[in-house]
Amino acid sequence: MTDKTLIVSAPGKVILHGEHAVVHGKVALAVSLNLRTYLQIGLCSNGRVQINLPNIDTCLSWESAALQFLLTTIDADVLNPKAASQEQVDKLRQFAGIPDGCVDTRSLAILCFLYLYGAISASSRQLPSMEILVWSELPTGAGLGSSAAYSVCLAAALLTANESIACPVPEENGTVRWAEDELELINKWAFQGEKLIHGNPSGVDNAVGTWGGALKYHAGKIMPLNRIPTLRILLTNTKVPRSTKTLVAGVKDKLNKFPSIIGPILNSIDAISCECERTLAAIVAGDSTEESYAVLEELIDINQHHLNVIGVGHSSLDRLCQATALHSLHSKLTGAGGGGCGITLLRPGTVQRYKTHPCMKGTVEMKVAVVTQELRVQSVDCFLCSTRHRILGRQRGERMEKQEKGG
Ligand SMILES: Nc1ncnc2c1ncn2[C@@H]1O[C@H](COP(=O)(O)OP(=O)(O)O)[C@@H](O)[C@H]1O
Ligand SMILES: C[C@@](O)(CCOP(=O)(O)O)CC(=O)O
Ligand SMILES: [Mg+2]
Repeated sequence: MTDKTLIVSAPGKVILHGEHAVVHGKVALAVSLNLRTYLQIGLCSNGRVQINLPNIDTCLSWESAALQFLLTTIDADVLNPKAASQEQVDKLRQFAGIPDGCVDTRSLAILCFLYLYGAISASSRQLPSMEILVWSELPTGAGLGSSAAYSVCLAAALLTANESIACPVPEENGTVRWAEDELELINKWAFQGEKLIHGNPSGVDNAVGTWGGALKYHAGKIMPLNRIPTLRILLTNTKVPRSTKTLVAGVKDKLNKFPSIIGPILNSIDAISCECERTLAAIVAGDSTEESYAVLEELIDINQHHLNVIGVGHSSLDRLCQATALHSLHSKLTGAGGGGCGITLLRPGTVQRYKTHPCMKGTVEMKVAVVTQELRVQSVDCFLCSTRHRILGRQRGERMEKQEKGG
């Protein structure tokens, strides 16, 4: 891509069920969001490498010569992505001046970039001079997969820059997408990036970031979810900061400490994901929608309790659950928890359902408006999403995409 500027983008995600359990080999169901991360990459000839990350107030620039150590430190094969070894991470940390155990936003973003840049360049034994700009519509560290969207964009841009993946197929709407085997390579490198940010990711987030749409993820297997109705979801960002890496490590510690107590809870979360998948398919098949929605709501409640038990709840999320329960709405955390975002399922509009709430009689929209207003008093952000129009991918614009500019 000499003399060209390339813009790539990848979507965030919402996990319906299975967060944390998926790290331990259980099933998760996830859908892509129409909030995206964008990356612009330009190759240059000034002998420098610059990365500008305005969302996290970070802009760093190095002489390419100063980065030569990457080629001696990382001997990766671009077609066979592998994880950074502890020794490599230590060298990257030392170079970037990141103390051991530091999991702040900038440190993780820079480690991820340095490893992907070094590893993807290692096969060609050349460190290209480039300027990278990454910006995102996703809140950082809020459970919507911003780390995966960042890793997917970096992997796609760096692989394209060193011509490890070929020119993608143009589509009618002006965007272009990579071939399936190239998406697989992007996904594998993005997974290595996620490892640096999450420590021990399941791979579900980078899979959604790469392919978009709704999917079932189980032990590394990615299965598209075709039988899923249009779900309306209220997304609430509690704005309480947290780190996925710390929360994932906390669950692992609990599981190691109490295997016979935490293990069955993870099995139960697995069963919830499977039951949810069956119920979604029943709604698509037109089977007793009212009953099916009642099942979906109960599954949300049970899972939220489980997530509290495994230690990833937060009082801000409890407040969300309580505030929405007052209106017979059901909420759970999404993503790593500990703050971040929660989801509230909204039933399709039926006036009948609100007869039990005299003050709430009326349309769903009224009820949602009231709930949203009440939640906003708690200084949270609320967004209305739908699995067809705003979460679900499979529309071309929702998938990992690329636009070439210039030359
Ligand atoms: N736009 C961005 N610019 C730079 N780094 C980002 C960006 N988005 C995400 N990241 C990286 O991802 C990390 C957040 O990941 P994580 O804790 O997994 O939360 P989530 O994936 O839920 O947003 C940040 O600390 C940062 O290192
Ligand atoms: C907790 C987990 O299941 C999801 C984390 O998502 P997020 O980083 O909070 O968006 C971890 C993982 O699957 O890698
Ligand atoms: Mg993440």
